[in-house]
Amino acid sequence: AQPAVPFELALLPADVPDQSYQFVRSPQAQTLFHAVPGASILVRGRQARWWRLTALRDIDPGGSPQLVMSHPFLKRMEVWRPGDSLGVRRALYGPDSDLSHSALSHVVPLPQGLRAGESVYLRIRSSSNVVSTLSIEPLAAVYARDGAYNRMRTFFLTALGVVALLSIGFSISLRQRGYSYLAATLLTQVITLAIEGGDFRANPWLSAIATDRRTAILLNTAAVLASVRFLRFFLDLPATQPRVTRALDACSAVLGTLLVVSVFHIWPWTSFFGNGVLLIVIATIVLACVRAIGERRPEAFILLAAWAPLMTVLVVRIGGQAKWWPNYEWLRSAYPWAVTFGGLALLWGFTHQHGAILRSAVRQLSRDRDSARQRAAYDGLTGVLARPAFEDALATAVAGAHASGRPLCAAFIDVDRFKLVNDAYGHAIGDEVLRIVAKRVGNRLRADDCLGRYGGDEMVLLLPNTALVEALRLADQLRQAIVASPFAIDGALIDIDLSLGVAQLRAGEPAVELLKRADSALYASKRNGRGRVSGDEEWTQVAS
Ligand SMILES: Nc1nc2c(ncn2[C@@H]2O[C@H](COP(=O)(O)OP(=O)(O)OP(=O)(O)O)[C@@H](O)[C@H]2O)c(=O)[nH]1
Repeated sequence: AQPAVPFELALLPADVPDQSYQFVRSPQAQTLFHAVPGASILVRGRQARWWRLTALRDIDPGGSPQLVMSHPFLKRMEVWRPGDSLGVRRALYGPDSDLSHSALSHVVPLPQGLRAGESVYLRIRSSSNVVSTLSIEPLAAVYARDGAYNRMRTFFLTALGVVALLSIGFSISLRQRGYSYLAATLLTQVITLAIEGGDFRANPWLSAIATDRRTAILLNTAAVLASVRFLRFFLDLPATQPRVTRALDACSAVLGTLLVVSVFHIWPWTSFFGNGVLLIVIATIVLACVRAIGERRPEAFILLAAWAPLMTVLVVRIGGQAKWWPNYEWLRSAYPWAVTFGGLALLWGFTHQHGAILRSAVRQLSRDRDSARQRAAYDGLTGVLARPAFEDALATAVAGAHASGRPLCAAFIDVDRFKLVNDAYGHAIGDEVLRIVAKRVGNRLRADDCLGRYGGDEMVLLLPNTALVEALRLADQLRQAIVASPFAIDGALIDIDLSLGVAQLRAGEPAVELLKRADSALYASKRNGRGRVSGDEEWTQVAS
């Protein structure tokens, strides 16, 4: 059976003084190389190291074999074949950058393939502690993987960009600055992913920024600071968990100082120290979320679920850097997944939460609107229809009567000499008189009749399906109900009488005309001595 990895790796110790091609190739150097199991490369320290790759079987030149090194960010690779005058150099950024492949790996062609036992030498320099894997693959396989990788990156960057833009939108439209911290968190991640994805390599100025150690520290620190600010806002921590807030604020102050200092100087312990603070921040965030979940706050659950994968990846990465466990290779691909998952989960959470808030606000609004309508429709003093609502009812009744040809009458009702009641007993008693008139009249109406207050002591009555003669009779009954017994209010007995004016709708007549004629009839009642009902024709007057 063929070995899974068709080559054997060996590493030359770092303290070999001579780094020339001639030396590494010499029999003396060959004895110094020590075998390394598997195909993984981890370069510790910042010096370049020579690796020897020896084919265990013939690697056929057909299919254009390529030597591939994964995770190329911050790693320079030179591949030298004995016999060549110069090695082939690869780096993600800078003059050795190879633009014919994605930033997924460094790729060097092996045009003649390799014969069993033949060696190539790799000089690798790295300022990253992420493990790389070596493989030899046909060119087509390299391109296929590049394509898949680019599609995935497009998904990550688009998703994060969209969530960041939506967060900015939330921040502006809801006037809640907290969401802009989330946008800042996601944008720093987008920039980090773009840098690691080699997106800035075509521009020398951006390349310089991308490969500067300070950039990574600044971006990572800014992301942590922004996400802490977001958490503080999203869980309303200052109000709900003041001690946790103080702890997070202290961590933020330390990280902020580190961020500013890093612009000028980076000590070897800078990232170690920063990672320590980050671990405290993560522990505090988990604590804050768990406590808030205990208080049945769904937003805390959303936040914890969204950030759990990212926090796990960060802890594993920090542990790897601190050598608590190996620097797992899956970390690099897990990171963009975790960030994107976090962004999308929070977006879903917001939509869910704002949807719930929006739905309850809409329900409240429609309740308010209904009760406002209710209040506006009825007169506050008498409880009968207020004038606008009465006019609506009148318009409907007039249209209905015109359409059906059924009779419709309107009657104006006015309390006689009401001013004297007010003057003699006071305004409050006057109010009570109006209430009693409305009540006594209202009690005698039929289901379809409709009573409204038109203003002052004047009310108006709609009598559908009623012809004038019948309406006059009804109006007189109403008047009789008022005059039958004096109003007993606060120990006083007050005699009240009404004047009424009735009119019947004529064919095609608009509502205003009907009211005008009913009003003239009322005026006739007043003119003829009050305490009576008049129709809008002379002959329809009903004397008291
Ligand atoms: N208590 C009370 N008085 C009101 C209210 N609205 C109007 N008024 C009074 O009602 C009186 C209306 O008087 P008018 O209808 O002009 O005259 P009147 O005294 O009723 O005499 P006639 O209508 O000619 O029989 C005025 O004195 C108003 O101040 C109210 O809501 N409450």
